[in-house]
Amino acid sequence: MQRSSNITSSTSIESSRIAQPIGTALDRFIKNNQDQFAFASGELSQLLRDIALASKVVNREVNKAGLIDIMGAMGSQNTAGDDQQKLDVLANIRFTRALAKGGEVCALVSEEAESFVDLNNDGKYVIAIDPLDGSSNIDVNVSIGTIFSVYRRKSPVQTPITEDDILQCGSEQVAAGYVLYGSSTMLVYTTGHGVNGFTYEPTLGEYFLSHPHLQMPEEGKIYSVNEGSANSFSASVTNYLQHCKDNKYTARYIGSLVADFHRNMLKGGIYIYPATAKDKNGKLRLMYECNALAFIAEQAGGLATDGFQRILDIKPTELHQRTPFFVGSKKMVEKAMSM
Ligand SMILES: O=P(O)(O)OC[C@H]1O[C@](O)(COP(=O)(O)O)[C@@H](O)[C@@H]1O
Ligand SMILES: [Mg+2]
Ligand SMILES: [Mg+2]
Repeated sequence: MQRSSNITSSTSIESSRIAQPIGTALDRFIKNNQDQFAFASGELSQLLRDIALASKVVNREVNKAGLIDIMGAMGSQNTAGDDQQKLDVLANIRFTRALAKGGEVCALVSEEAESFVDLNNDGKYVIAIDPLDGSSNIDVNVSIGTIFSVYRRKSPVQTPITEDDILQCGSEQVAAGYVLYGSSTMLVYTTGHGVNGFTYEPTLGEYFLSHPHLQMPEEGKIYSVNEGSANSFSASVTNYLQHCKDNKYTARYIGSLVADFHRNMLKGGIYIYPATAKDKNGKLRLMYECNALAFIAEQAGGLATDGFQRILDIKPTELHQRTPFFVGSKKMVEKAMSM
């Protein structure tokens, strides 16, 4: 990585116009901040509510995964060649159904579907989603998640979906977020006006504001990388990891991208999934894993690159394309870039 770290986050962070007290219900928060949406006609608000609703159903399944027959593999593979877990498929059905019923989404790009799915022809939004992130951790009761990106369609409603509607740069996201099914369940999202986190209260069946205006510490001491493939890391990634060890940073790797990202956002840290001999472009998918987390990272004061350029500037050419991913605290990503 010869290029110096001249990557900056170009978004001016304008936090939610109306400061909302901790404990504000998600519905009220969305309503009170609706005017910050570019097209404040309630559709994006409804879409966010539809995602929240589907996540509550998935959360219920996740919480009792050991008791009901949703553990284990489905016996099928997704486009990436990964063995689909039953919960991957179930989560995909739940989100697809909720977004189809909601009526706001015209097309859905999902990790679990080879091509995009047409939903509502008069929908104005396109969604890219990783319905269940961290599949290898489902059966071992470790935190898993859901990741989503929201784009505005380019073609007029009631006309066929075009490639331009689907293959949009991450910088064109109008909203992005993730759900973390962990010791508690959280929904974290941005609409370009800062990042807010909501914790799910299962007895009331509602999300409440628990982490307003999330800011990622500029510097941290945690690095997250699967060193199992370290033999095929580039010299610069290897040098950066040595820098982390020389400085006695803490290695933390859950193996669920959402969970590793969330921890690093709260505590300060860097997550790296570089190119390896096995995965020349890394493992993670640009459209439904990296773009959403890159938007959130930048909105929280962090950075996200592929080692050379800002993730949000990458123009996708394929639905399931992969990219190396360096995301986290600003100074740590800059350091990794400068190696
Ligand atoms: O096992 P590896 O190679 O470290 O990969 C772990 C990474 O793969 C993922 O599980 C990929 O996501 P999916 O589970 O949605 O396919 C990430 O959550 C995680 O960070
Ligand atoms: Mg994933
Ligand atoms: Mg997944």
